[in-house]
Amino acid sequence: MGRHRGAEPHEQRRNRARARVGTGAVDEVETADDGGPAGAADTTATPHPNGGAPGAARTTPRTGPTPVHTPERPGPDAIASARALTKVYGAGETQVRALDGVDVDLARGSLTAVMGPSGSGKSTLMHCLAGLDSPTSGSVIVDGVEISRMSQRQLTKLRRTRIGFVFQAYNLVPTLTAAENIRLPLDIARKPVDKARFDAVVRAVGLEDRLHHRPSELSGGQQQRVACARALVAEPSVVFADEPTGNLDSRSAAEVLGFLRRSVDDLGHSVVMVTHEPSAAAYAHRVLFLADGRLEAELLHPEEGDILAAIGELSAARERRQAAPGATAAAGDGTR
Ligand SMILES: Nc1ncnc2c1ncn2[C@@H]1O[C@H](COP(=O)(O)OP(=O)(O)OP(=O)(O)O)[C@@H](O)[C@H]1O
Repeated sequence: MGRHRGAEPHEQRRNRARARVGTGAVDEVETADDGGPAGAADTTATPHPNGGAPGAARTTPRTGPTPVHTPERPGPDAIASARALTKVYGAGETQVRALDGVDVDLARGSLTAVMGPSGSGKSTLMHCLAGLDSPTSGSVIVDGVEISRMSQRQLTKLRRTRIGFVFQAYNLVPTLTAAENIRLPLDIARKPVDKARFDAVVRAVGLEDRLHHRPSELSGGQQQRVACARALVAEPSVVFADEPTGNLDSRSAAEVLGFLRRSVDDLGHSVVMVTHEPSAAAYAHRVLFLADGRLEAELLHPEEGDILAAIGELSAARERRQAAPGATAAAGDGTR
């Protein structure tokens, strides 16, 4: 069990949390330490929904990476879209073109994974799509609303009301219980808690018997499931998850990824996840590959083996391009 925290009144704890959260973006919440586990993991690991269990024979032909074709205008099925999205950091010799004209539609009701070498622009893309960073040029549309020219105040409201976040560091408020952490975005937005909705999300993440525990009394996987429930309880238009399993062991990672996939398949959510792990990306309906700030290719419903093969193929093609006469230096460092 975790540390005893004394008898601080609930309202006082919650008010302190509100003060820390400030603008309401969940990423601004104080980070909890990853305390000791409180009992064994309590949900069953979900196998990769796209198939491909280790050692199992393949039942479908292997699919290779294909170019991404994006229509000129986003259609009604897109929950988030970018057109000619460009983000340049710095100036002069130190200038970095983190995104270099990205055109993409992310489908509503779908789990999309974004992969690519280190420095390829994954986090920048996610931050621009989520209204956490503003593009240098180009447009971003979230759930039908153009956000790229919004003021900071409008973006804060958008993040509070329409977007859910899950980060590698669980970012739970250590003084609040799991239930209080899950309700926090609603409390901050002064929205009532829909009990049926709250119960459904808690059931889906398998945290019914952990609701009164504080983060230090939960395992890393349980803490991340609290973070997932917190991201989903307010029914956001879209959830952005940045390396959500980066701190987790493989079993806890499978639980969190299984939940994210079920939140799409069973609860109808839209999730965009940045990951380095082919095993994590294999939970997605679609995997996008970025390189040097550009969208390189995609895979639909891939197994882990398809993703590994695609990474190899894309990286070999990149090396050939870079070795070709007249090739220019890449924006990313390409170390992964
Ligand atoms: N605030 C910043 N100032 C200057 N350069 C930045 C900034 N943020 C990102 N970059 C640069 O932009 C490029 C893309 O970075 P980004 O973090 O989006 O890549 P990534 O694919 O998410 O990398 P990783 O997998 O290592 O997290 C990199 O070259 C990075 O150094």
